[in-house]
Amino acid sequence: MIKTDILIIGAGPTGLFAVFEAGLLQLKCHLIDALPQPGGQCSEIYPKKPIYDIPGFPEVLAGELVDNLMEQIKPFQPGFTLGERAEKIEKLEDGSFIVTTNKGTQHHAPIIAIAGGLGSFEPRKPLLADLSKYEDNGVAYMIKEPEIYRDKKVLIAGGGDSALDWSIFLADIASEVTLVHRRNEFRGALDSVEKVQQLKNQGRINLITPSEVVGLHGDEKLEKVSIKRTDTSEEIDLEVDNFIPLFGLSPKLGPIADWGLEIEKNAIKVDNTLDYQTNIPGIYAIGDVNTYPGKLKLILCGFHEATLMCQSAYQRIFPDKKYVMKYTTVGGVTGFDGSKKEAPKAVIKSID
Ligand SMILES: Cc1cc2nc3c(=O)[nH]c(=O)nc-3n(C[C@H](O)[C@H](O)[C@H](O)COP(=O)(O)OP(=O)(O)OC[C@H]3O[C@@H](n4cnc5c(N)ncnc54)[C@H](O)[C@@H]3O)c2cc1C
Repeated sequence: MIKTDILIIGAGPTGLFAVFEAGLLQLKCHLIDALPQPGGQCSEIYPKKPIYDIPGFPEVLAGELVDNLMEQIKPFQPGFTLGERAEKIEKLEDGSFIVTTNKGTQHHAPIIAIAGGLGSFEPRKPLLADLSKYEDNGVAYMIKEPEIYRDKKVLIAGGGDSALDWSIFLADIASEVTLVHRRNEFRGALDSVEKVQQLKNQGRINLITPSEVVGLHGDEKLEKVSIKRTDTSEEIDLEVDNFIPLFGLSPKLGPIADWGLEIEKNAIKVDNTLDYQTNIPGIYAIGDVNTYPGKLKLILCGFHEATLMCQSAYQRIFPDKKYVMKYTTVGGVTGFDGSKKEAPKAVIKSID
């Protein structure tokens, strides 16, 4: 069981910045994210797009902003459960919560901060009979640990950046990489399309277009796929160890929608006059996932909400301590492992 002060569901920019604000108050955080990497929409949808409305940054690439946030929170040593979706919540008698992921990892905390953005990104799956039989037995929808494909025969399907970039990457470690796309044209960056073409010419990527995977075969695990040309309907079988359809991810509020929270237009209603708490005391919702009158879905607004949420969480955890936060400075903090770190901290004027 992972124990923490604030359990943050969603490691997008809002969830990451909440770690910083909580750290200033010496509260420990652990983040859960369904995606294999932190950064939410910034990492998953538009890492190379410049952002112009982050105070103090005339221009910053979304991916760089995430890198900077990760650097900023490093001294506070947050824990991460990545590639797992927060699925169930249970409220204990003392008012604390246990959150269990789809992989069964349990987390215990007095405060839950839902920073789930547009929701957990669910992979778009191909419509193939027996697909679920091979999930985790050769079929995967995202690449979490590329090393497991070393010396394997890998088939990637898709026409976007993920399919192109992973084909290029795996060409270096897999024994065979096949890229199948239903059209001859790709939607990804020109640079990546050209690189795939080069690797095809060198015999390092087997490019099959316009085609799609129409059948999966194998007793216990995936052994072979059937591929059909979309123009001539001609079919071939190909021996593979792994099939990775990369057809994009669609966001869904998902299991959080069943946690008894007040939902309005696919977002969680919060009290913005106070602290972004939901209708369940101890559960906050911050960033794109929440709604209140005048809500704006911007990174800047998520940062503000995270800040006020942490102040309120501190009061819930330490109801007898009264304080006024003044500004940040640099000082030593004790890491979760007990080590002393140089880190920013809040100058707090205690009034108790
Ligand atoms: C193309 C594009 C351009 C944009 N440009 C700008 C811009 O220039 N400036 C700006 O301010 N904003 C911009 N935005 C909006 C900005 O990206 C969002 O406001 C911001 O990402 C919200 O951050 P967040 O952390 O609240 O949510 P997200 O970034 O959506 O992150 C939420 C995370 O929660 C995870 N999650 C959700 N549910 C679960 C669950 N049950 N279990 C585990 N994990 C879960 C998701 O996997 C995700 O990683 C843009 C958005 C897009 C799509």
